[in-house]
Amino acid sequence: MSTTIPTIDLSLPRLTLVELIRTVCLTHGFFHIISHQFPPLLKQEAFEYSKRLFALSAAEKIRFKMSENHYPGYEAFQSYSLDSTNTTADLNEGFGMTAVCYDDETRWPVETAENQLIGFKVCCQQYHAAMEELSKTLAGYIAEGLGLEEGYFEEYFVKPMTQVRLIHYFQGEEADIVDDGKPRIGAGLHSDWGLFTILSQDNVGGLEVYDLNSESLIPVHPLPDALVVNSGDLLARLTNGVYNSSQHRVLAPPPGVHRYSIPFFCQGNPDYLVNVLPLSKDWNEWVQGKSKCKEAGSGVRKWEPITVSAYLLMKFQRSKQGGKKTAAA
Ligand SMILES: O=C(O)CCC(=O)C(=O)O
Ligand SMILES: [Fe+2]
Repeated sequence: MSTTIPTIDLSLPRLTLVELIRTVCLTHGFFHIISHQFPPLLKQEAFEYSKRLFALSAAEKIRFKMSENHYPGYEAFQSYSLDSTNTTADLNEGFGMTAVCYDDETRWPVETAENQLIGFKVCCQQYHAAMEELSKTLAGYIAEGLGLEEGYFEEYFVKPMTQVRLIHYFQGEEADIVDDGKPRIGAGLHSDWGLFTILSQDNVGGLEVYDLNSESLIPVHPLPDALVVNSGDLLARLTNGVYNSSQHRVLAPPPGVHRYSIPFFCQGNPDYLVNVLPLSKDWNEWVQGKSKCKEAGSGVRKWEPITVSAYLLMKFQRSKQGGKKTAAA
């Protein structure tokens, strides 16, 4: 039984990588990647800006609060719960942005020497662009693992709706912390909506993923220089549920400790039709007996085709009904 997620070295031979990635997609779809192309200094810089951004006073942060649930903008502490069954809101605050929001002058913090945010927006834009490049590389491995051409997802990446979110987890003001013996939740149990997510996390820990083999939550221990990748709902839909859309959550750090993370959500072209892929006979044979999904190879369709934008809108509306207000997961 695995006690944590696998680490996949992207410098391994391509065929090995493709095989490793597709195998992990059948169980929980979570893996670390190392030897990736993402610049380490850019990651470090983004975390430094994120700390300075969240260190601003509440009154300053509210000035660039997101409007009408549209990124870019600040999402206040405890403004939603990713698990609609939770009675308390998630213990985090965030700042979200989409691939198309950099021309928008509003809802970005004013960058001054005093708040040490000069260069913040440029850093976010570079981070976003570098993640988008990496996500195309990963999509190529995933496509090949499905028996398709490396460039199969090219259309998905035309004007994609990718998102980056800076997140700051903490328990809140000391006076507000109640110890009822229950785990404090930084982000409630959920799956992400896109093809997959690429996450940078600091060294605090708290991320957990539901593993289908052991039927339990397993920790995603921080690994320096690694990025965490997890499969999302659209990948599950494209494979008729054979690839798992990972359920995961974040435990809040202990009182007085602060955790920072930066997920990149690989949400594609709004008009891209999400339908069961033309999967080869070889692939269908390969999954037989390996997948936990009863529809695997049976030809029984689990979901009707839907465009990326319609799917995201549906999830967003449902999440609002359930009390979850973010477009992120
Ligand atoms: O912060 C993390 O480690 C994960 C965040 C997450 O799952 C999300 O925002 O969808
Ligand atoms: Fe998530």
